[in-house]
This record gives sequence, structure tokens and C-alpha cells, in this order.
Amino acid sequence: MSEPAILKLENLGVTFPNHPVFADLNLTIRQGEFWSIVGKNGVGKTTLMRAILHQLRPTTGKVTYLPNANSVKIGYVPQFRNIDSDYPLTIKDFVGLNLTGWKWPWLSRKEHAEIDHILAETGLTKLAKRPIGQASGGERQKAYLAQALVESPNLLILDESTASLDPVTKTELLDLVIELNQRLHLTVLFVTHDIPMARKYSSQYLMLTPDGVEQGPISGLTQAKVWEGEKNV
Ligand SMILES: Nc1ncnc2c1ncn2[C@@H]1O[C@H](COP(=O)(O)OP(=O)(O)OP(=O)(O)O)[C@@H](O)[C@H]1O
Repeated sequence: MSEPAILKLENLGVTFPNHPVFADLNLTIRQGEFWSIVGKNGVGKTTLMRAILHQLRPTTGKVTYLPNANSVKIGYVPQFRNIDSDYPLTIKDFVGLNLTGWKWPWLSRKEHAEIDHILAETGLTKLAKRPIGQASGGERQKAYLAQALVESPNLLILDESTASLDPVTKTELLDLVIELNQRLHLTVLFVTHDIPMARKYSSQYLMLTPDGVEQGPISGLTQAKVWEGEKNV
């Protein structure tokens, strides 16, 4: 029996002023699936993620969380961003950043325990007290992943989050993500230009091209197909 759908995109289209990005996108994402979202620079991958996050109102169609609007909790891991070397937060503070509110800026004992658990899962326990500004690029990306995971999402979006990492660190991060995908049934959307990594980790792919979209089981995604899709610049 197939897993329940958690996200449905129906006739989705986004047009910026005088600039159609994509149109007529239909996609059903089921719990526990690992999708790679591929396509050339500027084709609309991040725009699609913003529509899924409800940060952007689509021009046509809709994005529906299933079985209801409150049932999808998204964790978002951005592309590598530089952080000032004198940024004052420790890695642990950074991971718990979204748990503190303006009303109650102190973390509860339960929240401390959640952060410690995620730090252990992401291999950051020993670095918990290190200022994030002094962490390496790979450690920072792990901290972004931990920050996204600490709120127990059921959908994780990796938006080119591994793009600037070396092959070993990239593999470490994705090994961790697929372990969570398999153990907790975490659904993953992995936006990437890295076709070998997409093939290694995903179950499905969605390819955006200037002519439309293509989707299917990951075995159907080849580098040649991506180059073909990127031709019509
Ligand atoms: N707010 C906006 N207003 C106008 N145009 C925009 C806006 N946001 C994105 N665009 C344009 O929409 C297109 C799609 O951008 P998007 O960032 O989604 O592409 P992408 O596939 O994620 O690219 P990359 O692989 O380079 O990150 C681009 O041409 C971009 O310049």
C-alpha cells in the first residue's frame, strides 16, 4: 500500500512581472519520499520551494498540505551563507534559535534536552559551545540542519544546502538525512545540481526545464537528460 500524500501541487504556476517561471505543475509528494529537484540556474527551483513554504502566492493553482493545513511541518536548510567570524552565538544557541520567543526568551529544560538530542544526532555535541562564526563551512551547514530538525519537521527542504561542501562533508550530511528519512519516515525535498548525489540518495526526481517539468523514479534521471533539459536557454 502506498504511503499517504502530505503535499499536493495542482496546476501550479508562478509568473513574475513579464517573466513566467513555471506553469501547470502537478505533483503529489508522499510521506517518506526523497525527491531531488533539479534544473539549470534560474529555472525556478527556489521559487517552487517558496511556493511550497507558502512564502509566495502562486499566480495559478495551489499548494495543499495533507490531510490538513496543520499537518505539515517544514524544516528548511538554506544554501551556505557566510556568518561573521565574531557572530556571538554558540552552535547550541544557534540550533535553538527558533525555539526561543520574544515572550519567553529562555529555553525550558525540555527544549534544552531536544537541542542536546539533535546536536548528538548531527554529530555536533563536542562543538556545542563553539561560536558559530568560528565553525567550518561543513559544521555550519550541520548546524543549519540541526536548527531545521529541532522542531521535529515531517518535511525537510534542502535548498542547495550541500552545494559548497567538499565531497566527504556532503556525503556525511546526506548520510544523516537519509538515515532520518529511513528511520523517521521524514519526507525530503533536495534541491541540487549534483546529479550523482541525487541518484545516490533520492527515490524520485522533479526536473524543471524552460519547456516544462518532468518527474519520475530516480532511475530515470541521467546527467545527459539534465543537459538536454538545460539546452533551451
Ligand atoms: N521576487 C522576484 N521577482 C522577480 N523575479 C524573480 C523573483 N524571484 C526570482 N525571480 C526570477 O525567477 C527566476 C527563477 O529564480 P529561482 O531563484 O527560483 O531559480 P533557481 O532555479 O532556484 O536558480 P539557481 O539554481 O540559480 O538557484 C529567475 O530568473 C529569477 O531572477
